Order: sequence, then C-alpha cells, then structure tokens
Amino acid sequence: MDAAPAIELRGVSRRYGERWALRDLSVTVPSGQTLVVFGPNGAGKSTLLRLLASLLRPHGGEVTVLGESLPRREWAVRGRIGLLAHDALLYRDLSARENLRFHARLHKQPAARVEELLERTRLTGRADDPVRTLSKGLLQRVAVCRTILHDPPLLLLDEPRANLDPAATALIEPLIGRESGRTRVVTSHDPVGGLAEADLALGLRDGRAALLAPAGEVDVVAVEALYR
Ligand SMILES: Nc1ncnc2c1ncn2[C@@H]1O[C@H](COP(=O)(O)OP(=O)(O)OP(=O)(O)O)[C@@H](O)[C@H]1O
Repeated sequence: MDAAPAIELRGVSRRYGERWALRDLSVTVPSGQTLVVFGPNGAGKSTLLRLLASLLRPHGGEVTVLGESLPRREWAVRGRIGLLAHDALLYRDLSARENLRFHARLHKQPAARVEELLERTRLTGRADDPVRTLSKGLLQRVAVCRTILHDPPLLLLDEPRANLDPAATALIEPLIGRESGRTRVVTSHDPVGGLAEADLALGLRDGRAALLAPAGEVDVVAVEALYR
C-alpha cells in the first residue's frame, strides 16, 4: 500500500486583490519526494510556498499537508514544516546563537542542537555577532539552521542556495538537500540543477501550471521555455 502523500493540492487558487497569483493548481507530492518549482518572477512560486506553510489561505480549492487539511488544521502542521523564505525570519539585533536558542525553546529542542548546527554550518566564529552584521551568505546559513532545527519532515525552500558560495552549498546539502530524506518543495531558476534534484517538476506561468511531470521526463528546454 502506498503511503499517504505529503502534499495534495486540488484546484487551488489565491489572489491578491484583483490579481490572481495561483489559479486552479492541482499537484500531489509523495512522502520523501522533491517537487521543484520553476517559473519567471511573479509566476506564483513564493505564494505556493506560503500557502503550504499555512501563512496564506487559499481563495479556492483544497490544500492537504502532512495529512492535515488547511487552513482548518494549520495548528497541527506548523511545527512540522521548515520554511526557508527570502526573508531570513530572524531577529536582526540578536546573534545567530540567540536566534537559534529562541527557536529551539519554541520547539522544545535542546541547546546542544543549536551548537551542533552552528558547527555543521561553520558559523561558530560568528555565532555571537548580531545577525544584522552578517553577510548575505552567512545570514542564509543561519536561516538554514533555523529551518531544520526542529527536524521537520517537510521542507519548503525558496531558492535555498541563494548567496551561498560552493563550499557553503556543500555544507548545507546534508541538511536540506535530497540526502536529508525529507519531503521538499524547492523553488529554482536553474533548469539543470533544479531538474537534477527533483522527483517532480512544476513550471508556473502567471499562476498556472504550464508544466507538471516527473523530472525524468522533463527536458531542460521545456523548463527554459517557461522564461521566454
Ligand atoms: N503581498 C502581495 N500583495 C499583492 N500582490 C502580491 C503580493 N505578493 C505577491 N503578489 C503578486 O502575486 C504574484 C505572484 O507573486 P510571487 O511572489 O508568488 O511570485 P514568485 O514566482 O515567487 O516570484 P519571484 O521569482 O520574483 O520570487 C505577482 O504578480 C506578485 O506581484
């Protein structure tokens, strides 16, 4: 018997005022798989992640995440999701260590988990500086630590490698990459790299699914065409 899917969207729509950001989107992501979402600026990728994270409510359709229907059961999924957004979601006047300890307390995680992640992301040397003084790449590493601190089974990652150098990218791979074994939804503007890490590929254009297929059946050219 197949396990229940981690994500199920049926005919989901969302607008901001009069502008539709997502229209009639249906997609299913089995547990442990990676959905990579492509699409030009403004196509609806971040809106999709925010819906899945229960930060936005749909205006139409059904959203089920980790077996729970949203928004009705949002309280039951929030602690089981790791969201890595464009905004790092950190207190800028607090240090990395303080931010992560705060987050650890919220999720009833031991302080040792914070130290483990600071070490794994090679942040210990800057862990007590206010995060507003960190470079974009260092800030992104702190945000990755915050995202996975509570060991969530579902990761929602908005361009997770933005601002990271190759060494930092390699450091975070075991934490949020395919090898993490978690169900993932990842936005990407890189057709080759994105397809390489995907089980399923979704291409959005003006909020609609212009492409939805197993990644192995998708040509890089088809992804590039989304941007033309
Ligand atoms: N808070 C908001 N208020 C009004 N319109 C919004 C808001 N957030 C997003 N939109 C609009 O919704 C549409 C989808 O935006 P979204 O941020 O989901 O796109 P995206 O694919 O993530 O883009 P990018 O690649 O630039 O991050 C765009 O037209 C955007 O202008």
